[in-house]
Amino acid sequence: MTNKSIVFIGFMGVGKTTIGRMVAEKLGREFIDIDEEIEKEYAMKVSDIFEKIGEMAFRDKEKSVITSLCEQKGKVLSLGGGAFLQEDIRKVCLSSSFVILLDLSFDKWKERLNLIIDSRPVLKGKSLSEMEELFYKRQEVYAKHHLKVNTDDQDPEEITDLIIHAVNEKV
Ligand SMILES: Nc1ncnc2c1ncn2[C@@H]1O[C@H](COP(=O)(O)OP(=O)(O)O)[C@@H](O)[C@H]1O
Ligand SMILES: O=C(O)C1=C[C@@H](OP(=O)(O)O)[C@@H](O)[C@H](O)C1
Ligand SMILES: [Mg+2]
Repeated sequence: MTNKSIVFIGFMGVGKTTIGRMVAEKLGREFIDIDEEIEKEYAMKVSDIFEKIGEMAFRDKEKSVITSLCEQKGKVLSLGGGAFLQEDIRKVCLSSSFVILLDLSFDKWKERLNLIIDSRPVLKGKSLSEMEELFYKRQEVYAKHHLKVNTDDQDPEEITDLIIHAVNEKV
């Protein structure tokens, strides 16, 4: 295994923060959740940043934090689900790091909606069919990655073990 950083991408709620933290722990690497970094910088929750400062400022900060962290090696980074909307972020991650897409079917995602609805401002005020549309539209920006892991019907421990096995072989 090389010292490349591992970057988790995928739609909101697929488990990037949960799995990223567990993978980092098992590999003995530092874990950084980009949303948590931004929350620390603003001393505010993501939903408050969206409401009080605006999504544009959040997206700018997302780009600068990710760009500077991608210059370092040997870490595990979990991105927010919207980060890959920015081409610059896609480029910097795909060229510097091993990018893992966590995939989940929309049917399974729906079952998890109650866990995330209050803390994801992008979902606020959307109907289920609008969320479904966003879910499928967003898959386009996740198309380029180095590994895709389907997480339907698997608990975080199983997903973590599978990823550890894969990165030991491929990274
Ligand atoms: N494999 C899984 N099975 C069941 N629940 C999960 C799984 N992975 C994550 N979760 C739960 O789903 C919610 C969203 O997970 P999170 O890691 O915050 O996702 P993301 O960072 O992709 O938005 C959390 O409540 C988490 O405990
Ligand atoms: O998809 C998005 O646009 C967002 C995803 C969130 O992160 P998670 O994917 O970790 O939920 C967070 O960055 C913010 O609420 C915006
Ligand atoms: Mg997250």
